[in-house]
Amino acid sequence: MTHLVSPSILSADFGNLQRDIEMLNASEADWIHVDIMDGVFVPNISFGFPVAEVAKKHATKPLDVHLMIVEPDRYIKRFADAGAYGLTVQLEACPNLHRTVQFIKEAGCRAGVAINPHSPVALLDDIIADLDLVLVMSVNPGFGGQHFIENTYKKVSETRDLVAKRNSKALIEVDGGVDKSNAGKLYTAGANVLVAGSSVFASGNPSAMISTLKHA
Ligand SMILES: O=C(CO)[C@H](O)[C@H](O)COP(=O)(O)O
Repeated sequence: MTHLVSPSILSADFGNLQRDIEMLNASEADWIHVDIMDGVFVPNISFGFPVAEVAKKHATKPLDVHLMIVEPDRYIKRFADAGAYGLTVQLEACPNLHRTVQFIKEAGCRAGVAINPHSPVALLDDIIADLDLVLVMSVNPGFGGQHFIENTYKKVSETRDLVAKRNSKALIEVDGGVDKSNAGKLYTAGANVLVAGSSVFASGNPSAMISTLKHA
């Protein structure tokens, strides 16, 4: 089973973003997670095209870009041009999700769909075969440093079952409050990719924490 770690630069030091990205380049991180928040879909604003472009300039790892925004179709091409490897949209923000997923693929990116803590996994039934990634949110999106929601384990194993049932190739990613206390259990439940911000950047030794999460 693939175990990937995608550290979230939401918790990086923006006075030293290049240094933090170079640390991630040298670490066992597989991807670099970039959170885009619009202040409408979520009650916070973060990053934009310039930050994605700076991240791309310095990163040697693929950029795993999560769009917590309304009307993502309007910006898919620009984030693809800014260097996104994967683009993940929120199911709750996409009334025409199938079309949005096709737009992401046409833009040359891997297509992901995120579901909020209240959204049932069953809503992915008719789209999961088209996806490269499902992101199970383990906090309500909008902020780093929140507490992990325990119901996530059940949702991850339901997603694993749905992936198998629909013969999907989608990876299962978890984001929010991920740390060394829940990483192993998440992998056991079926997660392949862990996103972690606070637990990595506040650990005192981010590189070692990335290894701990990867081998949990
Ligand atoms: O963006 C988030 C929520 O919207 C995430 O929680 C963030 O990517 C990771 O932060 P942390 O590990 O501190 O929960």
